[in-house]
Amino acid sequence: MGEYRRRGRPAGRSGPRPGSKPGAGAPEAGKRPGNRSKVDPSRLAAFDVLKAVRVEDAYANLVLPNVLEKHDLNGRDAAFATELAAGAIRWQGLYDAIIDANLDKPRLEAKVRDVLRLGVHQLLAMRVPDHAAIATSVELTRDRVGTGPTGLVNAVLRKVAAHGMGAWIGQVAPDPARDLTGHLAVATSHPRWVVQRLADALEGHGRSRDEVADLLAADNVSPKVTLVARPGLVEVDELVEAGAEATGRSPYALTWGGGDLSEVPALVQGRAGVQDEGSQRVALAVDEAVVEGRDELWLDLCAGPGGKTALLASLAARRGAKVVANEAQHHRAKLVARGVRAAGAGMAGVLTGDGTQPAWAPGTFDRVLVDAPCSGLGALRRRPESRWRRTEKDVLELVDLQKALLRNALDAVRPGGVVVYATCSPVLEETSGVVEAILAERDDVTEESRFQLWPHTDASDAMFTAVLRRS
Ligand SMILES: C[S@@+](CC[C@H](N)C(=O)[O-])C[C@H]1O[C@@H](n2cnc3c(N)ncnc32)[C@H](O)[C@@H]1O
Repeated sequence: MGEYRRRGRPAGRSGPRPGSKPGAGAPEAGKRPGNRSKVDPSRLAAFDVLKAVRVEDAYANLVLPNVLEKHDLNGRDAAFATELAAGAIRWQGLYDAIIDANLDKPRLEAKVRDVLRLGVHQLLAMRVPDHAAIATSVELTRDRVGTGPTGLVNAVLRKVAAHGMGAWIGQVAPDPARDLTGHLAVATSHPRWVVQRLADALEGHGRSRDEVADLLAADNVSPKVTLVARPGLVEVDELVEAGAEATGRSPYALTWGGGDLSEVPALVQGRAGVQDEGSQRVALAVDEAVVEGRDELWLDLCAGPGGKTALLASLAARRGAKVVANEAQHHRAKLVARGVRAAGAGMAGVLTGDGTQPAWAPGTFDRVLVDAPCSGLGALRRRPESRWRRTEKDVLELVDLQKALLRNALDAVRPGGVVVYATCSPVLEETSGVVEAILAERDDVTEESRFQLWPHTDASDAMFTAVLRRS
């Protein structure tokens, strides 16, 4: 996602922000000569992303590159469209409450709501002058919906522009003294059940529930791009010379401040990759576990799209071991095969298969990673739409699959070998709940360590990791 900076506005202010020029940071309507639409391409692109997410269940960060290309956007315009789309999707819970508070009738056509969400984001969270945000939203309505709702869009956005974000939160969110969860849900734009589950997770993993406000705030900030220097394939210094900065927390992690990654040879060649630092820590936990005796064959049970497999393969190669990558979905298995091309020395092969129906004999592997399919509630900052897609029921339905995969991983490892169970979710049922259920049903497994990372304190996704040993 773009690094376009979001700015809150003081409560009760309206009109252009101090120091902002009319249209600063914001493409003006009708900017491009020859463009038949009077709406600038950045706003059309953002609208197209919201539509794809709503109608096709698309992932915003996957459709964005194609949409930006279709509208011929790059540089500042692409950053504007990216922030506009991601912000409007991420903040839709709060924005819908504000929009609804300004409607005479509660029903609104979905396309009109999309235009309004984009307009509200420009008014309350981007440096777009009110007149530009409102006029371009009216034009966008005319272009993408028709003339009918232009008056409504104009009227709603004028009312929204009369106050800043803080004042609107004060008006539409429940009183925190009476309903703190409800207040945080609206004020930070998360479903109420997610706020509850994340607070429970903080407490269950030994933190304070009070940290949940910081955690929710961290979910609303697009993370910096993090790179991994795959050991044995590239030196960290080569990436530093290309403009990256070592994080200092993990030996292979660097942040990327901007610039075209496709011009960094190590990335193009797969010697380095884009990977959250928490994901790197999971792969390192597999490598760092002490294994006595044979250490030749590792299994990555749920490998697609393959970020951890590539790091595991480069780590395994240094020990003279090889990794088998398994993935249930064929198209994701193909992504794994493509992603590990530079780390071939550490790869034994890529399989497409259900990890609960193993294609290998028991005790085949020395180390196994189960990076289980999960709710992804630890990676909300990366996927603006995912908080609105998941339901509490989906989360609980995954738990049976997670347990089945962990059981099979424990059967696949030899006695004395290790299994690392990981999720990009801190939700208790998916993390400690799964591990403790399996420990309770087997007497041949001991837990050696576990850690839970958090976006607000570790600058990583909320990855959970438990290291188990088969005795
Ligand atoms: C959290 S993702 C893994 C991410 C991956 N380790 C990486 O770092 O790129 C979980 C993966 O498990 C796969 N999966 C789901 N059910 C599975 C099953 N029964 N057996 C094997 N893989 C499964 C999903 O398709 C998904 O690709």
